[in-house]
Amino acid sequence: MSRIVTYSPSHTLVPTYECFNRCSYCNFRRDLGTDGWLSLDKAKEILTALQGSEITEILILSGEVHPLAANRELWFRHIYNLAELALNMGFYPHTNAGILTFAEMEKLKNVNLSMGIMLEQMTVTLLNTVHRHAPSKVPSLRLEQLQWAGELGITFTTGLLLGIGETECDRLVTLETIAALHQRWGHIQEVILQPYNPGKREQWQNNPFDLQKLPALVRQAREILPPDIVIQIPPNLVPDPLFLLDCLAAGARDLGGIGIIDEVNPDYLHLHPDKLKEFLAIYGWELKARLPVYK
Ligand SMILES: O=c1nc2n(C[C@H](O)[C@H](O)[C@H](O)CO)c3cc(O)ccc3cc-2c(=O)[nH]1
Ligand SMILES: C[C@H]1O[C@@H](n2cnc3c(N)ncnc32)[C@H](O)[C@@H]1O
Ligand code: MET
Ligand code: SF4
Repeated sequence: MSRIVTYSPSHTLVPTYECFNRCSYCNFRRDLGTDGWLSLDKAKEILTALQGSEITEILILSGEVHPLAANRELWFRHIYNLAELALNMGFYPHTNAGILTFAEMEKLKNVNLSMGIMLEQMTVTLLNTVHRHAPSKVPSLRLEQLQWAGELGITFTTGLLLGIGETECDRLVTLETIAALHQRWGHIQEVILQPYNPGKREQWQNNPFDLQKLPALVRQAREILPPDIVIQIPPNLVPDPLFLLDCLAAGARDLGGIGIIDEVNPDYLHLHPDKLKEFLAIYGWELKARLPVYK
């Protein structure tokens, strides 16, 4: 019998690429005032074209507006409206819009199946390097988001960004932090182990995370995280399929949202799920579609 690995057939809507943070590894962000917002009409057009396709999840992934900026409320309302539109058109929205207030999170919960934010890494040392100009990446703030999601009972995705200047020990601390949160609230459904990959637009232009290290990290994560948390690996960021197989052997069981374009890493294309399915089947893995919540 073959073992099962899942993915979510998804399409990403980007409310805005404009972001007040400047994470130096980011290929997604645009400067404030240079890009504008996705209109509801345009979103409706995109979603209409997706109706009847295999896509079930709409990932709403956004650049961020400063919490005290005059247009913060408009920005939030726009994200809410996009999620509500997707839901009303028969899709399952999953929003990751960075740091939200408790009240914003509580509202968004009504129009999302699940939500998420990457913890990235818990170490504060990154505030002097890649996160120097990214107030949203203060570890205690992100931790608080995960705590609020727990209090609100929101099914949640989080994860580690790997290879941004953290040590091996930092990675374990971040995993232990997630494990502790889940022990308290039981709301973390998946943890993404996301290898940093350089792209064309970013400032940083560093070396990619050493993929040789990924299977061992998956194994450590499997030991640290409670058994009901699924480990997710984005297959387009693991270009050598043999490493992907090693990650599955080490305990990863999900390949995340797969769509036409990975908005975060547009330079790294996804294989078509059918192709991925064929490849994995050769090695005894059955690739199965899932929804943004597993159950
Ligand atoms: O295609 C992507 N999906 C990303 N997803 C979506 C993920 O792959 C799954 O589709 C959802 O978590 C639903 O299970 C994220 C979700 C989060 O909550 C937080 C971060 C990410 C990051 C990515 C990403 O970089 N690319
Ligand atoms: C949405 C998530 O995408 C991740 N992210 C941002 N930039 C990159 C990159 N160059 N490579 C891989 N992941 C990245 C961060 O972890 C963010 O939280
Ligand atoms: N800005 C959000 C974050 O970093 C989500 C999109 S990142 C490309 O958490
Ligand atoms: S990673 Fe997210 S928070 Fe950082 S600059 Fe990019 S869009 Fe903004």
